[in-house]
Order: sequence, then C-alpha cells, then structure tokens
Amino acid sequence: MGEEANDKLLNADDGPGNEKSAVEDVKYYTLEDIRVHNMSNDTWLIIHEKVYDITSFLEEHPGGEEVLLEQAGADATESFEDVGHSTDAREMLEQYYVGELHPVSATHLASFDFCIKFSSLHNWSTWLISAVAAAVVGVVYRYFIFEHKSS
Ligand code: HEM
Repeated sequence: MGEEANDKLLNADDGPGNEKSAVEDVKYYTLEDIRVHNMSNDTWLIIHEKVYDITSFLEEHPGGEEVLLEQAGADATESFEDVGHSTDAREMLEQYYVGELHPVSATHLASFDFCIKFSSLHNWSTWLISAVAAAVVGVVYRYFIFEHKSS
C-alpha cells in the first residue's frame, strides 16, 4: 500500500493535468510546475517545502509586492526567514497553501542549497587559510631578519 502511494507520488508529474498527486488530499508540485506561476496575476512561492498561491496577497503585503514578485515561481524560504516575519505572518500563510513541494524536487533544492553554502564556505575558508599563511610567513621573516641583524 505504501509502495502504491509512493508510485503515485513519483508519477505525479507525468503529464498535463496529472501534476497533482493522488496521495490523500495533499497535492504535490515539482519545481517545474511551480516555476510557471511567476507573474503578477499568477504568483506562487515555496516556503519550507510548502507551496503557496499568493496572487491575491500581493497588494496586501506590508513589505510590498516587489519583493514577492522577485521570488515568484521559486523558493522564497531564505528571504522569508531573513526578514524575521512575525507569528501572525506565518499564520497568514495557511490561507494561501495549495500543496507540497514534490519530494524529488525538495531533494534537488536541498542539494543545490548545500552546493551554494559549501562553495561560499570554501571561498571563505580559502581566504582565511591564505591570510593565516601570510601572517605566519610575515612573522617567520621578521624573526629571521631580527636574528640576522643581532648575530
Ligand atoms: C506569502 C508569504 C508572506 C507573507 C504572508 C508575509 C507577510 C508579511 C507581514 C504580515 C508583514 C508585516 C510584518 C510582520 O508581521 O512580520 C511582512 C513584512 C515584510 N515582508 Fe513579508 N510576507 C511574505 C513573504 C515575504 C517574502 C518572500 C519577502 C521577501 C523578501 C518578504 C519581505 C517582507 C518585508 C521586507 C517586510 C517589511 C518588514 C518591515 O518593514 O519591518 N515577505 N510580511
């Protein structure tokens, strides 16, 4: 039974009109399904792997519609959290809920996120190691110059 449900879930994006899964009442959408909802008259967002149709909320958003449109059709989790939205804002999300991000898409999103984080960490650590190495070379150089002068 679990397998059957999983098969249905994995075939959820098989074709037109079939983008919604038959698992219970939950509807699953792939990143491709969501990406097309990126206009001011049709705006979807992903926040914490949940999908929201916020078209009717654009004009009401206290932070302005621009910031929402910038994220339209994509994952807005990081921007949403960066602002530090209130509990009220989080509760408001419920009324715009349309479904869940398809698990395969969620995995893609997580690995993409990991790569971005890892590459920025890598850049950062490269700079740090270079700076420490330069400082060590500077100290050793000064030490030898000093030794050379005093001997
Ligand atoms: C559908 C999702 C969202 C809802 C329901 C929502 C709701 C709200 C609410 C109620 C506020 C008033 C302050 C608060 O209560 O926290 C607010 C402010 C704000 N929101 Fe959103 N928001 C959403 C998504 C976003 C996203 C994706 C961004 C991206 C940057 C964003 C940026 C802002 C900004 C900049 C403010 C103004 C903060 C300030 O002036 O202090 N919001 N939002």
